[in-house]
Amino acid sequence: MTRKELFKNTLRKSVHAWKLINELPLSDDESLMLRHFMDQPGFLDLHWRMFVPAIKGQGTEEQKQKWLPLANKMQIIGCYAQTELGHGSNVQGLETTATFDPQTDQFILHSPTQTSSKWWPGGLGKVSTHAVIYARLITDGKDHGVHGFIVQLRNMDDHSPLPGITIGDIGVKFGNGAYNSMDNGFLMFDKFCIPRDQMLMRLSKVTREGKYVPSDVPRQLMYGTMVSVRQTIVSNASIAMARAVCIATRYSAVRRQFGSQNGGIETQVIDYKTQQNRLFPLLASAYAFRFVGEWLKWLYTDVTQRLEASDFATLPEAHACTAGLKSMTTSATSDGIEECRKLCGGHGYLWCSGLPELFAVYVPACTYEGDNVVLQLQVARFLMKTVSQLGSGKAPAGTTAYMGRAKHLLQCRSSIRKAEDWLNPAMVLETFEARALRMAVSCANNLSKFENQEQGFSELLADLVEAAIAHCQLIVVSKFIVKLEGEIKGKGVKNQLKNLCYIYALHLIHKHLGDFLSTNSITSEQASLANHQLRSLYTQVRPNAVALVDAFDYTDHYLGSVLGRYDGNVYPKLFEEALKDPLNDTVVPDGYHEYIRPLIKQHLRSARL
Ligand SMILES: CCCCC/C=C\C/C=C\C/C=C\CCC(=O)SCCNC(=O)CCNC(=O)[C@H](O)C(C)(C)COP(=O)(O)OP(=O)(O)OC[C@H]1O[C@@H](n2cnc3c(N)ncnc32)[C@H](O)[C@@H]1OP(=O)(O)O
Ligand SMILES: Cc1cc2nc3c(=O)[nH]c(=O)nc-3n(C[C@H](O)[C@H](O)[C@H](O)COP(=O)(O)OP(=O)(O)OC[C@H]3O[C@@H](n4cnc5c(N)ncnc54)[C@H](O)[C@@H]3O)c2cc1C
Repeated sequence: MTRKELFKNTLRKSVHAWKLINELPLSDDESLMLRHFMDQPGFLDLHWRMFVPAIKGQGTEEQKQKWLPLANKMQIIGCYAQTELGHGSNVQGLETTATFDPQTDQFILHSPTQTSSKWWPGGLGKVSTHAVIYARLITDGKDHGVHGFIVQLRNMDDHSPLPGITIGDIGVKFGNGAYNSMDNGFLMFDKFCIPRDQMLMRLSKVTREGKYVPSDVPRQLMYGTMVSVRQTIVSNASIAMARAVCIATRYSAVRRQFGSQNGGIETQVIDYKTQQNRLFPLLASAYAFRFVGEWLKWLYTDVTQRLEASDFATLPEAHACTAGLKSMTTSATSDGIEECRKLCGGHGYLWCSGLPELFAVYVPACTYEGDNVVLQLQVARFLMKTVSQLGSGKAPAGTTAYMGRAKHLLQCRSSIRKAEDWLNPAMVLETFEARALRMAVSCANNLSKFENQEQGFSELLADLVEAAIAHCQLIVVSKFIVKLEGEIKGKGVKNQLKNLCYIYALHLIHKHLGDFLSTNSITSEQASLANHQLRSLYTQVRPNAVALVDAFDYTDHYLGSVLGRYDGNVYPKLFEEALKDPLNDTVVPDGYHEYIRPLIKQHLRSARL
């Protein structure tokens, strides 16, 4: 499809989905499933996942009563317009202004520079009638920092932009279809006025007289919508990883290369240990991210309930966990999808393998909702704070509780003696805890050598990110282990999940061996025992690998991959797909008479001479 066709088709699908949600009707969970199967980014994502939650989280009761019924019936369509051309990560650096005019009781929204143009918001370019706009609040000449405002953008009769608003789509993005179904947009305000009551005023207010009244709740609650979306992105990482792994696993069982004895059949590529060493850790990651996603959902629900009761104690941890796990799982999934493409050899590069499109549509997850490095630095700040409070009498809680055992973890030596010891959950956990703590403490020690903490922090950024990743990997491993300790339905399933859990953990040790050795969390002998155990786990997973991806229950239609077909009938279908290509509509291609013929005829003439 052309961009225009793709966009229009996505509108058609979105509106049909909305019709089904209402007619059937579907529950909230079922509606999310419908989005999952629609399988295309579109304006509904931003409306439901960001616009509505931003009003719910930052609006007063009156504002919610006014705007939510309209949004819930989709009588208005909204988006989340925070990022600008000049600033995305640095939210405090946004330039759009919202200046209160006491004369008219209005805010005047203005884009003072080119870099202050809103740039990127999904659904903004062509669809949204409204947006939650983030702008610097100015009253009486004083800048109070960034706040949220509900702003109507387009005329409700003919969809034209309101006077004072310049709006459009930012252009084609990475990939062929992929994220191009979405109208990511730009927006400029030219002294555009909105009534005072359209500032989202749950967190702070501006009175009729123009007085700014901050509330006593943390200003970070303004970032709550991002926390909520980051949490869902972790579960989505599992879905995308599982999809790529399903394709690569099924195809690896179909594909044969080398190893034929006496004219017999060749070896299935899935039987090569190199293939297993690349594929099975990704299979394990798909399960691991699913379980940590379930846990994160619980954590998010818990913190939301606490916030409602004005208990803000767990907010920093919820922020660190959502930011860190969003970052870690999306980076691993993007890399994993690309690895799955390579695992499928040349055919993985064909569009009909389903992998190029999956990669193109998935990879912006490393950037949206917070650049992955920027987010790990938030985790690092949280860790440094926690380390600095060790010994103060305040026991670390939640995911940093292990730091409370700092004395032991800083000096303990791993008691792994034989390969099977690597199947002991306590030993594995302690190894990850020791590595994470030692890396965090080492960063804290290095930081303390700087007179200026901020300067030290910027000097040590790379180490800090690695310490943050180590902490996040510990969380994923520990939540997988907790899952195994709980009730798991299905005969034999627990053993399979155990294998995957240890593959996940031991492969991380292998991949980050430098961390584990340099922190003395394990010795090189213990590392080679881990590798030995890993190979044995691969052998155990091998007979069940296809069943473990079939368990994701993806239909062929959803997978959209000739290589990942359930029936394994790959080769005839590759031909079928190739013959569908418009280039094969004619035997002699368009352009032959224009370019090829004159070229070769000229060559023949000169050859005769
Ligand atoms: C199958 C279906 C698939 C569907 C897809 C699923 C979902 C997708 C749906 C929608 C997504 C699509 C598009 C994405 C939309 C977007 O991208 S919206 C824009 C997102 N933008 C960002 O994420 C920007 C990233 N930047 C930030 O978050 C912050 O600016 C920052 C980097 C965190 C820094 O903020 P700043 O105010 O400067 O904070 P500072 O570093 O000074 O910290 C102050 C304290 O505040 C704490 N903190 C920061 N953020 C939060 C938070 N979110 N919650 C709680 N607390 C927070 C921070 O830790 C500091 O605490 P101290 O105790 O003072 O240290
Ligand atoms: C597909 C897509 C959809 C989007 N949808 C929306 C939307 O609906 N609404 C919305 O408001 N926004 C949206 N965005 C914008 C998105 O949230 C931002 O692009 C994102 O937060 C990253 O910000 P940035 O572009 O400013 O990156 P930058 O911050 O400019 O990053 C550039 C580089 O600088 C590095 N960097 C930046 N700061 C630091 C630092 N402090 N320390 C070390 N390194 C640093 C980063 O790691 C990165 O490598 C979307 C983006 C994409 C790609």
